[in-house]
Amino acid sequence: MGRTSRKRHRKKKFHMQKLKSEENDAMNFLKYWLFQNCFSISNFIPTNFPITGRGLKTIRDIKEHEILIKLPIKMLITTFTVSECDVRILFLKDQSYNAQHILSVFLIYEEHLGTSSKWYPYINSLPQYFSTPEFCTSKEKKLLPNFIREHMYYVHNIVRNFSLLMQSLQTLKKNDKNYCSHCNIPLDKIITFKKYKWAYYVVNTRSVYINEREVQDSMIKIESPNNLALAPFLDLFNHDINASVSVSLITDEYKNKFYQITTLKSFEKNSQVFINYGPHNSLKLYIDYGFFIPNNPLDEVVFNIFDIQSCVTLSECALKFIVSNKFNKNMTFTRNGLNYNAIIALFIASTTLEKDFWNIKIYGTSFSSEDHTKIHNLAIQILHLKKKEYLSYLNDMNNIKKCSQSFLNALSLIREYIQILDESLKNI
Ligand SMILES: C[S@@+](CC[C@H](N)C(=O)[O-])C[C@H]1O[C@@H](n2cnc3c(N)ncnc32)[C@H](O)[C@@H]1O
Repeated sequence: MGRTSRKRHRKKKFHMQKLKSEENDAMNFLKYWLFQNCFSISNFIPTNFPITGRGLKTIRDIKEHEILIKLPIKMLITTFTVSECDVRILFLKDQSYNAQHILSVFLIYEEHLGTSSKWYPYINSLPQYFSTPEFCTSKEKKLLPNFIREHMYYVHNIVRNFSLLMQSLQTLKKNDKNYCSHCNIPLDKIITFKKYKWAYYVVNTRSVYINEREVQDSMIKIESPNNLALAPFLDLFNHDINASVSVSLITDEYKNKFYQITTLKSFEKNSQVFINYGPHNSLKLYIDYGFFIPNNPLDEVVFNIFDIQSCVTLSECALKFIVSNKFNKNMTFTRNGLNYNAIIALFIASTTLEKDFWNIKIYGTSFSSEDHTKIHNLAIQILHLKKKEYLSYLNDMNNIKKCSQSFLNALSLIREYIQILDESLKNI
């Protein structure tokens, strides 16, 4: 190993940090509890890594196609687990619920049981804070660009889900059944919006996909797909776009079932082991998991028909052609320039050719250098417009002095989009 490489190695090691003692105790307790339940983790040490935060370090080389983890299925928390607990009274018989909601309510209830909960070692190991946009302060949320806010409310309607829960509580109250059988505290004191938000994002950021067939029937009416499960310890793996894994449910010779993850890539001793949460772009990663990875090849800056119309007057015929052929759906700037829909829409928007020639140009002969120049010029105008828009988001957002980690991530995401626009400009 050369001097520079040794230095780099030392630096890397220096940045990797042991967990704080409280967190470490929680992890040891979790490992001990899993061991008692027939699951031993000997290869991994939960560690604080720079950038990714807590993750799993391997204490030995891992070869490609090796099994990373084989968790007994009885250790997964599914809707069936919930239906067997006291908390099932919170689900009304004539109402159906989604799996994420059911698991969230379960977590709140079990968390309030403290050490009396069978799942305490797991719940005690969970993070208390998430950096998804929902965890921005209300002042910060108002400054988030619309494309983040709309996406966030569209995908995660936690206010609606929480109101369902309040309906159940009202019904229980009417029947004088709204007291916890464990501590006699009214359930509406235990289940607050703050707790619900925490539990919802535990499920959102940590649950694994499980085939619906594997979840046994329960007394609760559950909306399909019922395919979420919480997986203690296994949920400590962080995501990397270059990681590649295969997931399977296997049965051993004694008919015990396991949730197994196999890595298709190798890992060096003492490095962080990653899995892959799926082909997600940065916006999805930020909204669902509260982080993103720079230089994600799946990232693009979207523009719409109004952006085109801000730069050029579209004839009614051109507008109709673009919209009816759905070229306006998903027009983007990528790091390499324009995507296919964008090229076609900008061709239609900028050409002086008669309509009869459009299809021949698009599907037949290639564009002439004059066509390219027109597409290019219009693209640059739209790109500058988008850059101005993103810079103005940054400008407004920079007014917040002391901000949450979640808001800081939103700021970095916008900077990332500006970088994509700059790279795109070089390649259009
Ligand atoms: C399934 S958990 C992984 C374990 C988690 N880091 C912990 O401390 O418990 C998913 C969460 O880990 C974090 N995470 C995962 N991969 C990451 C990455 N590559 N960079 C930054 N944070 C990451 C995000 O907060 C995400 O919501």
